[in-house]
Amino acid sequence: MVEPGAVDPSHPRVLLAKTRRVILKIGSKSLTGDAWDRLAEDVAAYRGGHGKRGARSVVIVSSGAIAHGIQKLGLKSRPKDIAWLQAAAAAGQSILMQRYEEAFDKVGIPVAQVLLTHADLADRARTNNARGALGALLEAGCVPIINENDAVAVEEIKFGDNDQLASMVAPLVDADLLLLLSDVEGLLDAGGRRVPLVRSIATEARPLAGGSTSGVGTGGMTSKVEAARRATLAGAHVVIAHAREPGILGRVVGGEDVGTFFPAVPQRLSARKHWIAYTLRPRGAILVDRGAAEAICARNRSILAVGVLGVRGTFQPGDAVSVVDPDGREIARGLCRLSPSDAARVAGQKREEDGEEIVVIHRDDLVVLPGE
Ligand SMILES: Nc1ncnc2c1ncn2[C@@H]1O[C@H](COP(=O)(O)OP(=O)(O)O)[C@@H](O)[C@H]1O
Ligand SMILES: N[C@@H](CCC(=O)OP(=O)(O)O)C(=O)O
Repeated sequence: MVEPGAVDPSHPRVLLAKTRRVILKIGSKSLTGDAWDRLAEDVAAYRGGHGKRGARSVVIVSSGAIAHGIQKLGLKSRPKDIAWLQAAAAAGQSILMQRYEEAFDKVGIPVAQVLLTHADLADRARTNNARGALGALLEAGCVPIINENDAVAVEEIKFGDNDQLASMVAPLVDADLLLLLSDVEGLLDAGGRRVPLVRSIATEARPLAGGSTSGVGTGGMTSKVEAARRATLAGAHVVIAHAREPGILGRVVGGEDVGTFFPAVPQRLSARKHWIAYTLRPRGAILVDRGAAEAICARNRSILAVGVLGVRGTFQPGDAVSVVDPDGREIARGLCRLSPSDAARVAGQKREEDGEEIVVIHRDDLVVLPGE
């Protein structure tokens, strides 16, 4: 029998005590009043004496630029026009940073602003630059404050929302915990009760999650659950919790039963494979026969032209594509070596004229998607 409020040593939440690198994502609706001070105190308590060159570090992914910009520019409601949304984001971002500067200054922790677009993370060289910069900031004892660079991001290069951005940053900084702070105490079931633990995202979380209702937040619970799926595959535990819970970070890593806990998968994807499957957007599709589908899923093989039935979309050699089985299910994603016309030309062909097998997607560039 475990005392109320005590940590059950057999519960998977004990895993959280080992976390060393945390991403704290905070939503627009929660960044009001003394939210910044409470975040700064939580981060300072978590890092303790371990901040500078130490064992524990924190990255913040912060929303709220547009909401603050709307107020600052005296707009009556959230603009529909993209240029006005960008203007609001630019005006609000500097307010956000001012609040972070003031709050973290009080606890003696330096902060640094990092603004990213999806196009930055879709390019391997730029991703590596971002990784280097974030690594240097953490080594210097800083807390990087990341937001989407909304002032230049148009629909095609948007992350979706900051829950997704946070899940793409997780493998970049090798985070072992993503804490999604919102205005709800976690994932709620149909009766409004908090779900404490999710082992299967497909069966236990997705059916419960809905969109955002307020007009201030962006993706709702659907987006947080999708972010949890991506981050857990990168080896990070995920907790969704209420931003107003006092001392939330310390309580989560202390194993307390707060929020909704999604344990990391035991076999994480490498950062590069995670990037191929969950940061890049598929530009087209390679349709494969049953033999090729089985070879990829069960035997970790490359996709050879002999198993290709057809090609869809317009893409360049090296772009990400979906791999689709004869039932129309997306079973994998990978980097296609050929252009669509070359892939279509060699489809079904056993070998090149010189006798070589024709690799369409090499297994090093191929990620089988979990069957959910
Ligand atoms: N099953 C659910 N459990 C909890 N919240 C849910 C659920 N389905 C939809 N939501 C909505 O998701 C919202 C949180 O997401 P969002 O509005 O995007 O917030 P944030 O700005 O914090 O990212 C909640 O306020 C709630 O209205
Ligand atoms: N980048 C936007 C936030 C986008 C977003 O995802 O918002 P939210 O759903 O409140 O986390 C901003 O700073 O206003």
